[in-house]
Amino acid sequence: MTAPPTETPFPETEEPDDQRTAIAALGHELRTLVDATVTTAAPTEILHRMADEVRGLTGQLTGRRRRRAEIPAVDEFPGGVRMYSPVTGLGSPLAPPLRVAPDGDGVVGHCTLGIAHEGPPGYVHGGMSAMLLDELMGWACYAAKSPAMTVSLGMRYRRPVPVETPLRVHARVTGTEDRKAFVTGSISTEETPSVPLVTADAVFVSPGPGRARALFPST
Ligand SMILES: CCCCCCCC(=O)SCCNC(=O)CCNC(=O)[C@H](O)C(C)(C)COP(=O)(O)OP(=O)(O)OC[C@H]1O[C@@H](n2cnc3c(N)ncnc32)[C@H](O)[C@@H]1OP(=O)(O)O
Repeated sequence: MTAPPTETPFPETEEPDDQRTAIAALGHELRTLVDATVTTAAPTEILHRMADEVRGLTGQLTGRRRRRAEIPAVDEFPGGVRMYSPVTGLGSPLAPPLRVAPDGDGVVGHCTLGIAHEGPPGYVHGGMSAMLLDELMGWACYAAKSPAMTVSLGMRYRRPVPVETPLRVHARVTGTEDRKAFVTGSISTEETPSVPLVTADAVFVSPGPGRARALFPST
């Protein structure tokens, strides 16, 4: 008989830092697997065998967070580590992951996108660029002490963003008005940071206390 799934992914006795290290190691291997999957020229027989083996591995990941909007024990929300963020999360197979740091009056992010994030051949999908900028503009709001959510995001795609090329993403808050923050952002290559390939303008709104409690009951 199969044992019932455990309710939490990690026993509570495990140290968060040890959990984060393990989560990041698995995330790294999964990202490598995703990259190999979308670039492979392996024969169908190997692909079928891999699908069986991956199904077996997935079955070992028992347990599931209990409810929607539950914040994982390894995370610090708001404004801290998000292990499974699709943009910055070291544990996410979807994340580049973007590494974020303060930069003058804003924030800077560094990452390299792979073939899994391709739109036009050789170039990044426009939705990925929007996701990088949206996330980093959120970090800029947090850094400016106005944690907030995107209510509008305008993108301008000036030049295609190359895949497999180190990128630099920048964002900063340009102004605030009550609960609103006005934010700009850009993506360039690390090699030519002065040439923006994509720029964005966004409005972020900080939810009022009642709305915040309703949206994020775990905080
Ligand atoms: C640290 C890393 C974080 C990464 C986060 C990445 C960013 C994200 O992806 S966030 C996810 C995407 N965004 C969302 O899901 C937000 C959905 N929107 C909402 O839930 C709500 O609009 C919410 C909670 C933000 C604000 O609701 P609420 O508190 O009721 O505010 P509300 O009264 O409607 O609006 C406040 C002000 O903003 C203004 N506003 C609302 N929408 C817009 C808009 N699209 N453009 C301009 N202004 C707007 C309103 O006019 C109002 O202004 P004023 O007070 O002058 O009339």
